[in-house]
Amino acid sequence: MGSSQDSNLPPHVLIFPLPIQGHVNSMLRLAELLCLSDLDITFIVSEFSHNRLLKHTSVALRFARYPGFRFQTISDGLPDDHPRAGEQVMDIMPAIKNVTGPLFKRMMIEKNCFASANRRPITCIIADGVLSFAGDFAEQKRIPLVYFRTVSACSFWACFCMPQLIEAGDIPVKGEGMDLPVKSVPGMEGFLRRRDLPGFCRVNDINEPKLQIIKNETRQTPRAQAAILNTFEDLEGPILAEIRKYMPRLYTIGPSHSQLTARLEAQNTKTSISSGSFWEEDRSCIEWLNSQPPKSVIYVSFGSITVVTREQLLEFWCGLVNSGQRFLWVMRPDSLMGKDGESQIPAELEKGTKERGYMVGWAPQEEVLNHSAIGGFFTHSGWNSTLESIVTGVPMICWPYFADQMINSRFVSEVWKIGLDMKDTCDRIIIEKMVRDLMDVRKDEFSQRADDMAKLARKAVNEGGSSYQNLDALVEYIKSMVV
Ligand SMILES: O=c1ccn([C@@H]2O[C@H](COP(=O)(O)OP(=O)(O)O[C@H]3O[C@H](CO)[C@@H](O)[C@H](O)[C@H]3O)[C@@H](O)[C@H]2O)c(=O)[nH]1
Ligand SMILES: C[C@H]1CC[C@@H]2C(C(=O)O)=CO[C@@H](O)[C@@H]21
Repeated sequence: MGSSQDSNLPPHVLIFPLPIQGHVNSMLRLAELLCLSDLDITFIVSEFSHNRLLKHTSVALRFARYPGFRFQTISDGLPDDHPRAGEQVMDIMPAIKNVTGPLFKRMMIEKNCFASANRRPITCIIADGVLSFAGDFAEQKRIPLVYFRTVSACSFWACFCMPQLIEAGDIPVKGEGMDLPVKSVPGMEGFLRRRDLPGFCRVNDINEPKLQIIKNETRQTPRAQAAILNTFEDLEGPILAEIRKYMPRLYTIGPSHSQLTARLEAQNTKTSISSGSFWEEDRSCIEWLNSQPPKSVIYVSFGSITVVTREQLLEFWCGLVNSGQRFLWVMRPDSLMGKDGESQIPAELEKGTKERGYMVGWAPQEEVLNHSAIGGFFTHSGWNSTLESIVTGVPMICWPYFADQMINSRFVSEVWKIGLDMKDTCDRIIIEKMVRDLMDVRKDEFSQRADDMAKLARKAVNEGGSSYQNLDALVEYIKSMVV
């Protein structure tokens, strides 16, 4: 057995995501990609998230083939029965700073930065870009620091420009003026409106915590030695060029799920999709899809945080049924606000759903989007969902709920032109029309552009592509930082 001083031991990377679904599965993929390069990984995750992963995925089996991988759990600072959904998800930000931050510091000191007989002490911290306390610790202990912000480059960049947005009076975003053009985010002057700014800008007062927290977390990113984004050059090139003026060492490695699949296939490793789901995947929907015609089904899913009111649910339902299109709808068990006072579901909705629809509580989404029966995606524009849709060439209708989703949906509709943006409305007539447009009337134009973008995404993650090369360069950089 070697000693932790053994110069033959690989670098030891600590990966620390914000412990919510969209961040954990994104950073688990990064962890697996680094494991493929034989780096040692300690992955810190909240007890809550770890329990969900163990319960609903084969994560233990997935990582058992990488002897250098370890999980380390920590509290996320929230009580077990906290919903961690809807707007309340923002509670995790102060909780993690005030509770998890000090616990993390103590844990690192007590465990000698996870050194053991055959593992170096941590040689590099890759922290979620919104966990500045991990950056504080890295600086104090002189451990190299890399930030991974799991959202789009466009959202990161808009958040980075928050001081200029405040200065220009574009924030606070409220009431009238939502359609005014925004000129203070370089690279987005031609198409950005106030309503497209990340949801954190929707405050009454610039001192509101959600705005201040995101502004401060984002502005401290350049203190890291490097940054990682789950995007690709052909998708967000002009915005990446703006970011690189502040953070020249910026590695774009996305779409990371697709890069992971490509690398596992290249190694001839048997790949089932690497799920990081916090809910039980209902695979019966794949059987249902198997019996539907090609590109005939619109997949409807709003991710892991969105909650809807009963009125909104009814609007979606009526719009979908009245569109006459087939649909597969994910309705998470915790996604309906205020379950009391069950209202009667109109009989024609039940009938339309039985004829053309299928509902599940949680789907194997990557597999669903890859299915030949899927022709469109009605999405909340979470960044993982957006990338998963792009890779499979599936056009989108965007109904953003909060955060980065507001700007992602604008890029989908106005920049990449691979879908429609339905932000800030929830009306059955609009839903019906947009579903018909996407799936039928304007199907060919959206499909063509989505196919073109899918080709670029796949090129990026395959050997020789920009994201493929950037991941290799990141691994080399991590190796070069070992002292
Ligand atoms: O039935 C489902 C629904 C979703 N997913 C997966 O869950 C993930 C959802 O991620 P994302 O689309 O990014 O949405 P959120 O869960 O809402 O993610 C949070 O984290 C993202 C990454 O930072 C942000 O972009 C979002 O705005 C934020 O809400 C994706 O990988 C999906 O494939 C499933 O496997 N089955
Ligand atoms: C709960 C939110 C706080 C920050 C995260 C985020 C980001 O910009 O990094 C966007 O939405 C959510 O994923 C997170």
